[in-house]
Amino acid sequence: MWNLGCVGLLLQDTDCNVVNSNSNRSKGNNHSFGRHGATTSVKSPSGDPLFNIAPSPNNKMKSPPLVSLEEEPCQLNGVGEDYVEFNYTNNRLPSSSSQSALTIDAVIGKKYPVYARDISRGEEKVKIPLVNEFSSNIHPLKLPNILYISTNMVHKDAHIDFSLARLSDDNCCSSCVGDCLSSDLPCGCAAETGGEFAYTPGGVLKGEFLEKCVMMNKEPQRKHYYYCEVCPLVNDLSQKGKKKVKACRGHLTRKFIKECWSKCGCSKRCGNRVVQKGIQVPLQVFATSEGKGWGVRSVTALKKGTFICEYIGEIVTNQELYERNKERAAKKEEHTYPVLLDADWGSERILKDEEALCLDATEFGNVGRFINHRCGDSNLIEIPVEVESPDHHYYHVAFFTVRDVEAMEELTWDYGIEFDDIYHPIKAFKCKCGSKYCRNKQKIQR
Ligand SMILES: C[S@@+](CC[C@H](N)C(=O)[O-])C[C@H]1O[C@@H](n2cnc3c(N)ncnc32)[C@H](O)[C@@H]1O
Repeated sequence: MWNLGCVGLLLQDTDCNVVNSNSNRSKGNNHSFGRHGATTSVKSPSGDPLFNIAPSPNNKMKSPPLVSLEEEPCQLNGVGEDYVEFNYTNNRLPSSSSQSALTIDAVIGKKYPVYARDISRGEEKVKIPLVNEFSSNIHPLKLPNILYISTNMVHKDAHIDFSLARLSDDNCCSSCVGDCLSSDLPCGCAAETGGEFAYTPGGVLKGEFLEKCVMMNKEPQRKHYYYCEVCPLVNDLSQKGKKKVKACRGHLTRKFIKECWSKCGCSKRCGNRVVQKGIQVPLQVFATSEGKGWGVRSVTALKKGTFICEYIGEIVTNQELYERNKERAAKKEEHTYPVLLDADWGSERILKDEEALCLDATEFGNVGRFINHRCGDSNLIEIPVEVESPDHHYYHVAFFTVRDVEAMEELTWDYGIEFDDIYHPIKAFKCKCGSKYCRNKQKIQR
């Protein structure tokens, strides 16, 4: 798998092999994008997982329909043009075989095909439409078949050691009141970001903090890497004991944001709570014109440092992901959606390889799973955010803009893939990012 940075997004490829970019844990047959991510299993004080996805008897989960006919028609915020809605049959999105009916050719003028009014089914505060401006003959696209979730959910075997009791006074600001950002001295929650809050009162990331995060991604120094003894990203763990152990190539340790939370005394409206408030910008999932599949854009212009969304998925163990990948490889699935949650690195304790966690958004996920890759100059960065847990075993993978973004511009992040990495057991996808920094330039045949 390719590992996406400190907060990792793992996308499996069709061969189901693990591709390690510049840092990561991977197992056998996964593809992960990005550098590193961390996941936690969220547990109630009794120790039971708070969010648990019960597997069906054959351990495979069925995805319910994306849209419900009871919903009000959604507005395409800000587009201001006519649009066409298509009839759904049996309360489901039309299958890809009937997709030919859903083409821009079928409508007159500037009408706008809307495949789904709100793919989040009301899970998000904003509606997220799914649109396709292109003829399906030119850009045939399978309709996504996922259950939209807005919170990470724990698969049965994933263990997240998370409880209120683990939050000591040092890990929250119980004596604060109101808005921590307006107090004279930053509270303890700012310690993670060097004693200064990461956010401005306007709710965006401070420029200096953002620049540091970008620089760490672009030009990581040696001191930013952690090297593990038996690296699951370069070793097939199922072969442990049988094969020679390959050396870890290093895992990028990242800057974290620590947000105030329920055990803090401040208000729910405190300015140090941004990611936990959820998506605020009017996002659309749209058909890309370059053949990258679906992508994500905002209908309005965005300021630098704006929170976009989290990468949400099922929290699964590395072992579970390995098993799933084997099945997906057999089915030759085109796009895959796992992100490595690098629970190990920088954590309080050393985890067993089997306990390492990933976010798999293949069947359960949010809009973050539709964000495409761009080499070098993407307009988003993924930053790990601590909310409920004091260690870095579990954290949220949050996307922020690294510059001002125009309305309807595609939102992208750099998965951290090294396309020419001959040591990777799998071939990555052919990159169509169009960036002048594209690391896959030589290999593209358009
Ligand atoms: C996390 S998904 C992104 C959403 C995906 N486009 C879809 O339609 O669901 C990652 C997959 O999107 C495609 N993709 C993402 N970025 C790409 C790029 N720059 N060039 C070509 N394909 C890309 C690849 O198939 C990759 O496996």
